[in-house]
Amino acid sequence: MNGVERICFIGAGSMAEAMLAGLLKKRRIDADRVSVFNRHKRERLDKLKGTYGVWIPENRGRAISEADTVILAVKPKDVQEALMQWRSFFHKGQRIISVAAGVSTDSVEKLIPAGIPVIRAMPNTSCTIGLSATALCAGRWAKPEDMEAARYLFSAIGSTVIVEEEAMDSVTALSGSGPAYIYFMVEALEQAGVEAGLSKEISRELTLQTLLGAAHMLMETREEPAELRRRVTSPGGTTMAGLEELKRRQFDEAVKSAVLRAKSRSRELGSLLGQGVK
Ligand SMILES: NC(=O)C1=CN([C@@H]2O[C@H](COP(=O)(O)OP(=O)(O)OC[C@H]3O[C@@H](n4cnc5c(N)ncnc54)[C@H](OP(=O)(O)O)[C@@H]3O)[C@@H](O)[C@H]2O)C=CC1
Ligand SMILES: O=C(O)[C@@H]1CCC=N1
Repeated sequence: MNGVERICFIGAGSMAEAMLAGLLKKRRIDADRVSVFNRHKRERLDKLKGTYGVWIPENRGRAISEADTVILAVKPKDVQEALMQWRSFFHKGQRIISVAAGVSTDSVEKLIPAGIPVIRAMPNTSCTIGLSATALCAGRWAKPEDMEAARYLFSAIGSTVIVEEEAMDSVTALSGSGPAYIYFMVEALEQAGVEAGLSKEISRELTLQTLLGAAHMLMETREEPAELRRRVTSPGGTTMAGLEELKRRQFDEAVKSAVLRAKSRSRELGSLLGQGVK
């Protein structure tokens, strides 16, 4: 018994779709047991219903109260409004999983009736294909079985780790936002290949396979990235020349700054909750 029989998504954006696509693909739940709604965009709901067969409830309050697991997938700035709007339908027999960046379990708990288990989760969009890296942390009312239920769901769509809440802003900056950093790197590599004289198609194919191969090397050998890098880098060779250029332009510093800035933005998003600031 995993305790997940009915899921209600509040929010129908890219994260909700990525999660429900992954959960349905892995058959963790049947589509007719998943309800999804948003604020305004009816055509978006029709599209999700057409693609996945999920239930678009007419009575949203009922969909919330009938769910054992409510996934809050609205933007951080909309969390307060959404919780105030739907709070009367929440009850202690269910759990709320919030994926909102920067929003603490404490902030969520303060906006809903006392005693309802809250879990904060930070997946990433790779959950669409079952390859998210998700971190979970428990709010004050979340029991071990609630964490088990959350793990049951998120383990279907990638790997899971349980962390203390104070780590969640760092997690958000690293693995929540992380796919975008990698895609940016891929864009840059692809473009560089074109500027070096390759066709766009060949450049993309070589870039993607290089990324895939490097990721598998890291995962399968579990060797240090620095050691794997060393093996590519022949003394006086091409890689050394390329890496010197990346170092000269402080590539590692740029990556560090990106993660630290994203972390502080996660904190800002949490602290702006309820202040009407976007
Ligand atoms: N995108 C990502 O990679 C990741 C995102 N997250 C988090 O996931 C959350 C959602 O992000 P994302 O999917 O990108 O955002 P989107 O803007 O794509 O989706 C937000 C959804 O919330 C709905 N919504 C807003 N207010 C309400 C309300 N009061 N009641 C019901 N639905 C409401 C919107 O409806 P409508 O369109 O009708 O206004 C929309 O469907 C964010 O908090 C983000 O921090 C976490 C990890 C990764
Ligand atoms: O950019 C954002 O705020 C969200 C959270 C992590 C990934 N996307």
